[in-house]
Amino acid sequence: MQSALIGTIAVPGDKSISHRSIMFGAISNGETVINNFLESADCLTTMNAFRQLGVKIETVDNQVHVHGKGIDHLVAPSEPLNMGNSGTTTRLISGILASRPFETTLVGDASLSKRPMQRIIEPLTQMGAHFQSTDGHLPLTITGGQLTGIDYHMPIASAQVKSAIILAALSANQPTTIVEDTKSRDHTEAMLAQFSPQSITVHGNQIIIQPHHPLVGQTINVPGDISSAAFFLVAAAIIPESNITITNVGINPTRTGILSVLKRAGANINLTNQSQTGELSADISITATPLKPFTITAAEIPGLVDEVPLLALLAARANGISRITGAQELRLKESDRIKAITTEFKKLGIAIEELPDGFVIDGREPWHVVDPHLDSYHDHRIAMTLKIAALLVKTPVTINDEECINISYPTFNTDLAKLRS
Ligand SMILES: O=C(O)C1=C[C@@H](OP(=O)(O)O)[C@@H](O)[C@H](O)C1
Ligand SMILES: C=C(OP(=O)(O)O)C(=O)O
Repeated sequence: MQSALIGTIAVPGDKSISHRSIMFGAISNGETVINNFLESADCLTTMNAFRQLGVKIETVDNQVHVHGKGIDHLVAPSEPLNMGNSGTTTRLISGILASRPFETTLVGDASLSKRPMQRIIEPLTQMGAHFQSTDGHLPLTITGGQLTGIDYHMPIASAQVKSAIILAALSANQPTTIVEDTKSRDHTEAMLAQFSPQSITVHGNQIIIQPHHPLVGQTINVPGDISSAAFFLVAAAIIPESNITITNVGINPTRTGILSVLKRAGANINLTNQSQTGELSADISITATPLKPFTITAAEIPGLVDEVPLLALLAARANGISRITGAQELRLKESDRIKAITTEFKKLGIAIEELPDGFVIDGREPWHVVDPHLDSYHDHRIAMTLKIAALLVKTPVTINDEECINISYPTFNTDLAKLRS
């Protein structure tokens, strides 16, 4: 059984903001300098794709320099662009390619090739782009065209779909309006407002994009990724006597659902040193306390979508029955995360019941290892959640393909080791 987690660490840069900083840099005029860029497999996929589209991008002294010449200077790639495992790269780059006067084919790994792309094909086709795909899946061939602005009511809460439309809308012949029922992460809107304030207005859940204003290169300071910090926040909440601080974590309000749930569960959390050198960030401290059960429903899911596996783990240590619903999008991520968590938690003897859109978990049941061979499903967030869960069992367990952690958090194991007393 793990002893308490103690100490202070910084987690690497935010994945969503790192992807977007390369993309905005690539379609702007002038140099964009990125501090604290996340060098994980997914963000390197974005960097390589824009190099293949003719953009000069170099890393000098830990800073990434993107030499943008404007969207019109992107060139047709000489071979298909490999999107690897990255849904964010695939969906956002499609928005940029939708207006380019050439053909591009996007390919990806086995997991990405199963993920739905119809959600971007549909609005981008409405705007005037042409797509060829097998049943809405990769490989996807995009032929860009002259785009028209649209009024789009988002049928699902998805920052990736919203961002694809925003990026396409910058090259349309008239303004585009997007309305969301539930607000998803708004890093694209924030970054566009920095690169080109005239291009965007936001009123609550309505976004209006005005096309053809210039985008000018910027300096981007990427805060630590709250979705990476979340692994240690939950670990410290559930491992008795833990007391940790994670510095410089991004606390954009569209991403902090995890903090609200931790507080509801009775965790002792404090935010200090708030700063805004880019997006809002803070140091987050947490100490272990007895935990109460909690409920999460659909409206809260977009603000914590990548943290749901971890919140299932939190529930498995809370003193009662917790319910998470409205999370059906999790079945469409790198793996079916609802099935993956249910199956693997049962191997640890956790009292978890699978729902079509979430779980019911009784944290009062003692855990007992039924099967020590855990499966990551090649999904980074499942692998890291299971690594944290494994800290709480005495029997040694194995997790297959732990290396998939490199997709979002290559230094996860060294950061965890720093907190182990
Ligand atoms: O826009 C983004 O950077 C992301 C949006 C979310 O996906 P959806 O847009 O599919 O909800 C999230 O799960 C993903 O990890 C990153
Ligand atoms: C879903 C995720 O990423 P993406 O959609 O970019 O593959 C994730 O990081 O959990």
